Amino acid sequence: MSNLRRVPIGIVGASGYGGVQLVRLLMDHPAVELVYLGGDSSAGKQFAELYPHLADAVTQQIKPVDPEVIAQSCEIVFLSLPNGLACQITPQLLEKGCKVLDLSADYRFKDLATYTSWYNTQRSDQATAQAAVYGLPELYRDRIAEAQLIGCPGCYPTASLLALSPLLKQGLIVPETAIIDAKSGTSGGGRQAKVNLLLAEADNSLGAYNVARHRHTPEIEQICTDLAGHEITVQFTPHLIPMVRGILATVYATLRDPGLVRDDLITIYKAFYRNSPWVKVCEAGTYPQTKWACGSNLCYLGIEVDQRTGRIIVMSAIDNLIKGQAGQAIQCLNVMMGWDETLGLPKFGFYP
Ligand SMILES: NC(=O)C1=CN([C@@H]2O[C@H](COP(=O)(O)OP(=O)(O)OC[C@H]3O[C@@H](n4cnc5c(N)ncnc54)[C@H](OP(=O)(O)O)[C@@H]3O)[C@@H](O)[C@H]2O)C=CC1
Ligand SMILES: CC(=O)N[C@@H](CCC(=O)OP(=O)(O)O)C(=O)O
Repeated sequence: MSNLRRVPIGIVGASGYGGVQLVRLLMDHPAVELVYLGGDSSAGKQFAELYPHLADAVTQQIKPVDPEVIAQSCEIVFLSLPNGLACQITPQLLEKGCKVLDLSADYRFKDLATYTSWYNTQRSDQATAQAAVYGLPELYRDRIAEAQLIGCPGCYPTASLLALSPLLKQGLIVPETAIIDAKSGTSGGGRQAKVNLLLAEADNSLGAYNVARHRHTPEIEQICTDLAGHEITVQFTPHLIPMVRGILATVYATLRDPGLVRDDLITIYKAFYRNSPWVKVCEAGTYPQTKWACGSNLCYLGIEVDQRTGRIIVMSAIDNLIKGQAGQAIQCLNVMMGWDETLGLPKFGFYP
């Protein structure tokens, strides 16, 4: 690995939560070199002014965003920006020959009409959106390997889809019975100040939000539909939980075959993910906790069957900032470049 040429990469939105995770992980990645960090209100500041604990490793200044300048020095560009901004610079970056990995929702949807109705923005770059590949390597590894543009999944869709995929792909559930009950830590809302994410608001409290209208619903449905081969709708309810990092998605669905027991399903899940180093299927009776995943790129899946109701219950735990965001984007980079899928990514969580 030490003989690998270091590929020059840039991160736009380096000052945000996704950006700093990308910096932290990529500064130790053996095959890349960080050559450009970009931002908006932070432009002109030293990156280390914002994140002093990384000062020994990162000496760059954050620059204003200019696709011409970025393309002159970078072969790969990560975009970690609020929704609606990546689509303004991606076509230019692609034209200049860069590969682009977008962490926002801009390139997750094949059908721009779905994006514009859920994200309240007008766009006309349908051709670019069509060419993008959904960045969930466990499902689309081959397409990612060939892509120039990746639309990395949202954090809730990552946890939810990894739980649902084996069931939908193999027709094991009645699809319309699927219910996703998910909880996220506050870092899911990004670094910008928001009242509901203040400690005094979020602490000692647990509540649902955007019920029956969260924008991750159509994203989850798009991929479920692709897996099942026919239109799927799901019920998705997100909750904000008083912790900083992590998502636990608990998925319920009615099994088509009431004779299936927990051990059968664990065997099916293990076979489905046998070539996926970042998914860990728990042994019978073990249910995942977000603290296992925090700091790591792993998704832990726990599986149970309630013989009484005929439902499968799948619990999926990830770190929203790693497997749910920056780590997954790096996993996609590794696949795109033909590198080992685990390169530069953390295996173990940091708690306890
Ligand atoms: N947080 C999470 O768990 C997840 C987030 N995502 C998605 O990833 C993306 C980034 O999220 P996150 O890191 O949380 O967001 P943050 O709010 O933490 O960071 C946003 C970044 O975008 C930069 N930025 C904002 N406006 C502009 C602009 N006009 N031009 C250039 N840069 C700009 C900010 O720069 P500056 O500070 O200099 O103003 C900052 O670096 C979002 O689309 C989010 O939805 C995806 C999965 C999980
Ligand atoms: C706790 C919290 O606020 N979470 C965010 C999810 C962040 C994310 O992954 O969303 P996108 O990448 O699709 O923007 C939310 O519910 O909007």
